Amino acid sequence: MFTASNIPSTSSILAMYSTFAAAAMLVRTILNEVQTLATQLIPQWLQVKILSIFGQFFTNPTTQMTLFIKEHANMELNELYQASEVYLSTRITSSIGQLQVSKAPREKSLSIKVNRGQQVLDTFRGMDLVWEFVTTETQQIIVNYEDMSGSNGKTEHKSVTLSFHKRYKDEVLNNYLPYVMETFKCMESEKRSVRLYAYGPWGSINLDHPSTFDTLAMEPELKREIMEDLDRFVKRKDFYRRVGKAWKRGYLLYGPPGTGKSSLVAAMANYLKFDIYDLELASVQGNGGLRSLLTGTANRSIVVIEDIDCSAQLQDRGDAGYDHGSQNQVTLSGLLTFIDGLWSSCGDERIIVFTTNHKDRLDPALLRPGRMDMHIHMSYCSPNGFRILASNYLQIENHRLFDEIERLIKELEVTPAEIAEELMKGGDVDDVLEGLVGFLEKKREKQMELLDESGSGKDEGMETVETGSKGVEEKAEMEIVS
Ligand SMILES: Nc1ncnc2c1ncn2[C@@H]1O[C@H](COP(=O)(O)OP(=O)(O)OP(=O)(O)O)[C@@H](O)[C@H]1O
Ligand SMILES: [Mg+2]
Repeated sequence: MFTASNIPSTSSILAMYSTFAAAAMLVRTILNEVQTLATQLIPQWLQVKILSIFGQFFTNPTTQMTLFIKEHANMELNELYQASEVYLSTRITSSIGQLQVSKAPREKSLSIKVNRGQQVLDTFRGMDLVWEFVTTETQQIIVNYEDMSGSNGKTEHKSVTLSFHKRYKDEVLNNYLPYVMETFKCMESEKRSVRLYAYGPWGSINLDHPSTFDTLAMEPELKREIMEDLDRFVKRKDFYRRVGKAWKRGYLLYGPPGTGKSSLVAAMANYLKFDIYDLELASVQGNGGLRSLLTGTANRSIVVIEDIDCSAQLQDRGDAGYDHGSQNQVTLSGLLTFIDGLWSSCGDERIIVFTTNHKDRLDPALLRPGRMDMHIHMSYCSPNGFRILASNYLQIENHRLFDEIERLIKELEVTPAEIAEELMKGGDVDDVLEGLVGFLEKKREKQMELLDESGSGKDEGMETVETGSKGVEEKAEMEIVS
C-alpha cells in the first residue's frame, strides 16, 4: 500500500522509467554488438553447425518464417528458383560441405552449385537468412492404356527454402528477393554458352554447335535480313505490348537435307544467346503434354520443331474444325492453338522455328499469314556459299581452282553439307580442292544420267527439286510488324 508519503512522485516515476529504458537500450546494443562480433568471429561453418544442431531449440516457430521456392509453379518454370540457384553459387563459402561441380565442353569455367540438403547463410542489410535446397518425392501410379496395367512411379520435386525472422518479411519480399533476381539477371547477361534442351522433361546440355552467322554458307543479303529481323524482334518489347500481340516470332525454314536448316537455328541461338528447346512432336503425349512442355520452357528461348512434315498427325485437321485428337497424339490444332493462345499471355521473348524438307506437304493452315512470320528458303550451295565454306574450312580467300569449282557449283544442285564434307578431307589445300573438283564432276555425270532417265520416262516417281526460288518470302504479318 502506498501512503501519501511513499507514493512516488511523477518526476521520480519518469526518472525510473528513463533509467530502465536506457538500460534496456544498452543491453540491446550490447547484444547486437555480441551478435555482430559472433558472426564475424565464429566461422560460418560453425554457425551453420550450431544452427542446425540447436536451431530447433532457438528457432521459435512463431518468430521464424520460411518461404518455399519450387522449381516449377503452375507447371511453369519458376524463374525465382533458377535465380536462387545461380545467386547461391555466388554465396559459396568453406562452410558448405557438398557442392556439385561440372564443366561443359564449350563453357570456359567450372559450374559450381550447392548440393541439396546443404544450408547456405546469407546476410542482407542486417538480416540473417538461411537457404536450403530440398527434394521431395511424390508417388504416382502410371497406367499403361494398352494392357491397363499400372506401375508405381516417383516424381522428384526440387525446391529451395528461405528462412528468416518474421519481422523481415516485407524487407525480404520487397528488397532481398528482387536483389537476388537482379544478381541473377546480371550474371545471365554476361552469359555462359547457349544450352540445348532435348524433348522433356527438359534436361539441358550445352549447345556444342559451333555454327554462327559467320560460318553459315548463305547469300549475304539473306543472312543480313535474318539478323536484322532478329535484332528488331528483341528490341521491340514495347511495340508488341502496345499492339497487344504476343512477343514471339515464328520462322519456317525449308529446303533439302544438308542445306543448313539446323545450322541456322544454332546460329540464331548463338547470335541471340537464347537457349534451344528441341521439341520432338511425335513423343509428346497429347495436347496437354504439349502445353505442359511448352510452358516449361524458359524465357528468351527458341523452340524448334524439326521435320514438321514428318511429325505425327500434323496433316490431320478435320473439316469439323479443331479436334482434340486422341489421347496420345498432338494435333496441328493443338499446336496452333497453343502458339496463338498461350504465348499471347506470357509477354516473354519467344522464337519458334519449324523446319521441313517439303514445304509443299505442309497443311496450308501453317502457311497462312500470321502463323509464321518469316519463311526462309535454304537452298543448294551458291558460289558465295562456297567461298564462305572455303574460308572456314581451309582459311583461304582465293585459289586457282576457284573459278572451275564455282562454274560447276552454278550448274549443279550440291548442298553445303556435301561440300563441307569434301573440304574436311585431309591433305594440303591443292589436294582438297582437286578432290572437290573430282567430286563435283562425278555428281554432274550422275545428274545428267538421271535427267536422261527421267526424260525418257523411266522414273515417273522422281522427286522434283526446288531450285532458284527467292530466298525470303515475307508474309503480311511481317509487314505489319516491321
Ligand atoms: N549453309 C551451310 N553453311 C555451313 N555449313 C553447312 C550449311 N549447310 C550444311 N552445312 C554443314 O552440313 C552439316 C549438316 O547441315 P544441317 O544439319 O544444318 O542441315 P539441315 O538442312 O538441317 O539438314 P536436314 O534437313 O537433314 O535436317 C552441318 O553440320 C554443317 O557442317
Ligand atoms: Mg536439320
